Amino acid sequence: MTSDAADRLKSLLPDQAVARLQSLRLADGRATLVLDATGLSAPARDGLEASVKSALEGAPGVAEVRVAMMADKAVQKIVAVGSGKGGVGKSTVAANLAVALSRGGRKVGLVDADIYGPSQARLMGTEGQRPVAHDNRLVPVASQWGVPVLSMAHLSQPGQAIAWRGPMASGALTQLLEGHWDEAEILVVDLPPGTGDIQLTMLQKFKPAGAVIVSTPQDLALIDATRAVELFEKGGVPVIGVVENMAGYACPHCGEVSDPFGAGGAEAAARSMGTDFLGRIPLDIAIRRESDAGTPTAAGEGPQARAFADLAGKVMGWLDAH
Ligand SMILES: Nc1ncnc2c1ncn2[C@@H]1O[C@H](COP(=O)(O)OP(=O)(O)OP(=O)(O)O)[C@@H](O)[C@H]1O
Repeated sequence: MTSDAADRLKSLLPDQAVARLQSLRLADGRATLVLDATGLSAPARDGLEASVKSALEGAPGVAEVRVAMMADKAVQKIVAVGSGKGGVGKSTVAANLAVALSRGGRKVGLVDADIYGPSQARLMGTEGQRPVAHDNRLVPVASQWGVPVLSMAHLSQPGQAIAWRGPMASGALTQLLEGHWDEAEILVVDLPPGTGDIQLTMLQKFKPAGAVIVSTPQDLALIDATRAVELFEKGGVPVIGVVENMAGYACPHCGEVSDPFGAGGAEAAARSMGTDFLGRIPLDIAIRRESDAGTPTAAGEGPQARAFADLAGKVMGWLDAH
């Protein structure tokens, strides 16, 4: 196509289309336009397309008009899942949050940054699978639950202890986070417990959109959770809220939840820290059994799956608003 022909067609377009024009080709009577649709609602896109078609259809030399809208490239949001201390169920919550977000219609990836004690391969039922590298970047391992995952457990031999030193650990974290995650709108990152090197690398290098802090109801765990909240806030990462895990005991026979450690501690602690309370997940033997079997509770039905769905709903609401 001569530039004259292009200019002639361009001069027929409405201003709004010219402003968004990426390319315009005319070949064999077919005009093909690519437009940048960033920020447009679906009706606005339809309106733009219709205005381009009506402007060019019937123009000399044009038998057909094709309009392609460039998909908006969604900004990927990282949700870090942290805890002040180990063993509070942070990995369990991270896996189930990822699955519940995916059931909520989001494209989700899961990174196991707990490189000292990786457990996501087991939780997601992807043990024994090895990620391949493409262009020097790791390709996430697909799981049955619609959430691809990358964990150091996929790269090391089962049972092999990994004695990472600081810089190596940060390098490993970087490899996992710089995998092929282009498809994921939300990347859930399961951090190691506490406030060490990995957490700092995560804050400085990958800037999570927000953090979810997992705590058990006991006072000591809540004091540690307060430290985790402070770490994120000092690092400029907003805390989405606190999840209380192993909150009360769900009777395996009748499902009734009782509160051997009292109730409401985490909610009160979250309030005193000025953060939101995201809900309670009871101590339920089924959660433990399903986690060990690699079938996340959030992928099933029942009250605990609904508890994870509620958590995911709050996280989605927060992400959409921020
Ligand atoms: N709500 C729950 N009900 C029953 N068991 C649970 C619950 N949450 C976690 N668990 C179990 O508690 C154990 C510790 O959970 P998990 O590994 O998720 O904790 P963590 O905080 O990630 O620990 P770590 O510090 O080792 O990374 C696991 O055996 C898990 O199955």
